[in-house]
Amino acid sequence: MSFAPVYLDWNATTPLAPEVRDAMLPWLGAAQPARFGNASSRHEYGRQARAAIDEARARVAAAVGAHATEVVFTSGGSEANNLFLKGAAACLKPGTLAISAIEHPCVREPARQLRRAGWALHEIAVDADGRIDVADWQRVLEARPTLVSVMLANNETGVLQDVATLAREARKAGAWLHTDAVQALGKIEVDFRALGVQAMTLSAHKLGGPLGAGALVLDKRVELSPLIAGGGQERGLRSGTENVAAIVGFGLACQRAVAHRAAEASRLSVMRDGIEAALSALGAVVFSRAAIRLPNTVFFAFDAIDGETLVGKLDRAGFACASGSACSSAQPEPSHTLLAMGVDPTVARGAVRVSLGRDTTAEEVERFVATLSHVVRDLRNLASVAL
Ligand SMILES: Cc1ncc(COP(=O)(O)O)c(C=O)c1O
Repeated sequence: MSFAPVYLDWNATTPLAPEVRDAMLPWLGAAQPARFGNASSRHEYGRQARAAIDEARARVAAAVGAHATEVVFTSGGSEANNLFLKGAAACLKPGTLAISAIEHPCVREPARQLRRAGWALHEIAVDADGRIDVADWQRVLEARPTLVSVMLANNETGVLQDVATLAREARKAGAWLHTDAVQALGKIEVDFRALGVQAMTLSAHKLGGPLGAGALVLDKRVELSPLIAGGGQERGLRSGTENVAAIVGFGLACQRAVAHRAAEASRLSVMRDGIEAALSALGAVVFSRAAIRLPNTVFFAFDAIDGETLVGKLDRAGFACASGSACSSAQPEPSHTLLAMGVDPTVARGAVRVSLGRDTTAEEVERFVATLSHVVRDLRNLASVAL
């Protein structure tokens, strides 16, 4: 029998929830009655596909307190972020775009592309705990931005931003505010209306849904130019024959995640606090500890222990965690989120992220903490022998 490591990387992706998989199977032809159809076809097959998409759209909308007509299905969070930024910019004269300094690369990179196309780009500073810096935010508002994008929850630190206040102030200054809520949905309450944002990004695979499905929730007053033009699906904002199986899975995943959210949040935060207490006892620094954060995320570093090395050792000991480095280059770069928080690059190179989820048990967390203390002790011993 093969040995399955303990999965502690739920912010990277989540396993497909069994009910979600079951709902998708007929649309993959893998369960009876098998279903298929192009939702644009006018016959019964098409109508069934359309009805399945409509139901999923209503579920996604209900999960975030939006209207079904405000949900635009995409291939995931990256596409939704690109669609908002580039799509809105294409309908406006180049002006000022402000994004927080800790956004996911799928916000930062399109923002940089827009800068090359003539937009002024302001990266809003964060404080030492990873919260938007109030003074820099005021400076941004004075620069009269047209577009602002600030994530609701950070994927590395788990820090939550007060997006409702930012959206209100941005609106008064004449800007549209978009929020990337990919890491927030299913972990904290997410309400499109209460947040008062004009656009919000969601992704299915972070909440027990399939990879390759997501949505941009969009206020109808915001004009966007599509990234993909063609048959005019999704209100003309995202052409292409809909991926019915993935959309069905996404809809159900949203419904489930919201139904279990409150209970899961208290269960996970108890385990998270236990890990943090153990980390402190071992002398680790826990990033953003003073900020309001997601209940499932711990981001930490040990002095003089490289994050990649620690993650490698934990992997061999049967625990799957993430290092805080961007591995897109041969030489891993320290996390831009930590650097924006003013963390010393040598400390940032030690960063490791543990993120918990639906299947995480207290027993796994206990074993993790015990293994971590052994691994850290061994690495410290090795370092002292080398001196
Ligand atoms: C905050 C955040 N935004 C966007 C994305 C991208 O979503 P997707 O993987 O669906 O493209 C991720 C995924 O890592 C994320 O953590």
